[in-house]
Amino acid sequence: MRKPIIAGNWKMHKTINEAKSFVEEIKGSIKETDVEAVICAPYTILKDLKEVTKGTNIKVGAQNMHFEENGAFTGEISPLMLKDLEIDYVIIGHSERRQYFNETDETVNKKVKKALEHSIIPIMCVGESLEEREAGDTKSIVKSQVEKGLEGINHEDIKKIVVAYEPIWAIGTGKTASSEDANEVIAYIREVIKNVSSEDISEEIRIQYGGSVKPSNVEEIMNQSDIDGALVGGASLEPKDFIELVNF
Ligand SMILES: O=C[C@H](O)COP(=O)(O)O
Repeated sequence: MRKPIIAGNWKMHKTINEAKSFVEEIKGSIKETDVEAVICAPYTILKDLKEVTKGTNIKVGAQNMHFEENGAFTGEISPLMLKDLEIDYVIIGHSERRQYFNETDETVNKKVKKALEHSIIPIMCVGESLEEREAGDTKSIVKSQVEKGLEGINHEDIKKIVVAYEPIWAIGTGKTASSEDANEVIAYIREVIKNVSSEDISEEIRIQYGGSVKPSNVEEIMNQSDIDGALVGGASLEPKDFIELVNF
């Protein structure tokens, strides 16, 4: 049985005080369920978020990290630094990082390996652009991203990873892939994972959908057979919405 995981990606939003009041507001309202709730926040907030979420079932994630442990990489944050703060998750290869910060499948692969080495769970993002979808290339794009992202990772480690399928055209646009469409691509991703590892691992690994998920559509999305969670941008910024998402 795969444990559902609802992760908020705050992107470049919120100050420390805003993050603290957010947690204050949601903490009593997250049901004690089997759903894992995660907030992926900017680096500057992580330490405080860890403190204010202590004793709750809310986990904390970063939105990126470098694949080296230290070195001359001005402006970067290493896995050791995230480990210092006992960060649970890290988003790797979000489409915004691929698009604006030259993230490639190769750097994604290095980062996923490094996160696993330091026991930080990577949320590895894949997904096609609108042009790629319209050209009928969705499956070949996600296949290649998944295969390259997982290259050289042993099977036992693969099952710890969370994969997030985020069609780029659905991010922040209000357009959601239909839940059936999203489920079909996610079932296909499971098939790709089976081919690079084993059937058991592909059944165990958790795969999220991301792209304009909100309280009004989360239940339908989560009811799909192969979708185990959601990676939520905009709607994760409002305490009321976040509570509804996690208590779907
Ligand atoms: O990481 C989250 C995704 O980019 C989705 O963002 P969104 O929910 O604002 O569409």
